[in-house]
Amino acid sequence: MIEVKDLAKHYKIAKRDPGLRGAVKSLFYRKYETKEAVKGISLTINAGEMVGYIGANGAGKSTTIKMLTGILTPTSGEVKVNGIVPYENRKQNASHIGAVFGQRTQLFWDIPVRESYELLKHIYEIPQKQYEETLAEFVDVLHLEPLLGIPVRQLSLGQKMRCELAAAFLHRPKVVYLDEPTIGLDVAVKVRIRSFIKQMNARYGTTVLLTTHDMQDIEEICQRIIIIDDGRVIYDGSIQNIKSQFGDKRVIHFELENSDDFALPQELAHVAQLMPREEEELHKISITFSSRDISGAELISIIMNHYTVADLTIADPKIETIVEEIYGKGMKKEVHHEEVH
Ligand SMILES: Nc1ncnc2c1ncn2[C@@H]1O[C@H](COP(=O)(O)OP(=O)(O)OP(=O)(O)O)[C@@H](O)[C@H]1O
Repeated sequence: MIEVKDLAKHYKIAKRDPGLRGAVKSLFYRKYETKEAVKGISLTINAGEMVGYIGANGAGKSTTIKMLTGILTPTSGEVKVNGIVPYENRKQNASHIGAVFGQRTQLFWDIPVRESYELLKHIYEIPQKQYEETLAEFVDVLHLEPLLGIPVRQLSLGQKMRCELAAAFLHRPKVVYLDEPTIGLDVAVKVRIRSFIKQMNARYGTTVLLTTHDMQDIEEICQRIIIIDDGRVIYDGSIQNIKSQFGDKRVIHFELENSDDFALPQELAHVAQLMPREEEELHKISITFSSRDISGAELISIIMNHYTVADLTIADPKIETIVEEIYGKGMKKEVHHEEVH
């Protein structure tokens, strides 16, 4: 469905010397600098997959998505979406893709939402019956009824995003690109949006490429994630795999009885770390360790040999922690691939 090979995008940025002199100088001749935003990305996404495309700020996510949607022309490499080269056949490409770009709207600002949908119906030449059925379904799942008569500019962020999503899926596109669809929304709206996306995928087999900084979105929607860093793919595989590959960090929280002066026992000195404690709750301690170095059971037994433990909880590794670690660590130069098909 989506085939990308050695894709690169270099931006040419005009450079100017500082001050008035620089401004005047730049009128006569310009210096340019090249920013390599995407440095040779290859990936294949099959029909019906829901893939999380993640990376730190500035990693090159939006630039990739802009090339997939045909907004930007690559500097080099190949892109094919449903057999079409997006930037060469923008119109044809548009008929089978949908997109939501975080803060931007594709709805018409000053007219009621329902009329925006009517316009999209004409633009995409959606048959009347299909349009009515699809809209009725979306109104139901996304609770749009009270919003249909209101102009977009009067909607709250969450209301607007629900309307945006409906617009992106209205013509039953084969592929939908979602760039930060839940940014700034409250939990209830996030839940509704996630469930809508999953429903669309189950019902119409829509392929979804999702960019988000919200790892909960990823865990709930995607089976596969692609992590990019500095314009390159550094991981492509299942969430399960990343957890087992990198998620060996564990945390155990202990509540000690009558003990405010905890010190990490000697046996644990090289395999575990004590996390900073709250001044007023010194009896509550959290210890992090890697399951490669020591098992949770061993660690607990060592602590219990030295202290009286009133309570303990073992925390699961969170995908947030793992991904943060991957962004932050020197993993950047390594490529971790896993076969998922
Ligand atoms: N139009 C542009 N001209 C010049 N440089 C750009 C342009 N757009 C993006 N860049 C640069 O390219 C790099 C990648 O940007 P991009 O927007 O693709 O990142 P991103 O992964 O989507 O980040 P974020 O999570 O912040 O949205 C950044 O260093 C950015 O400053």
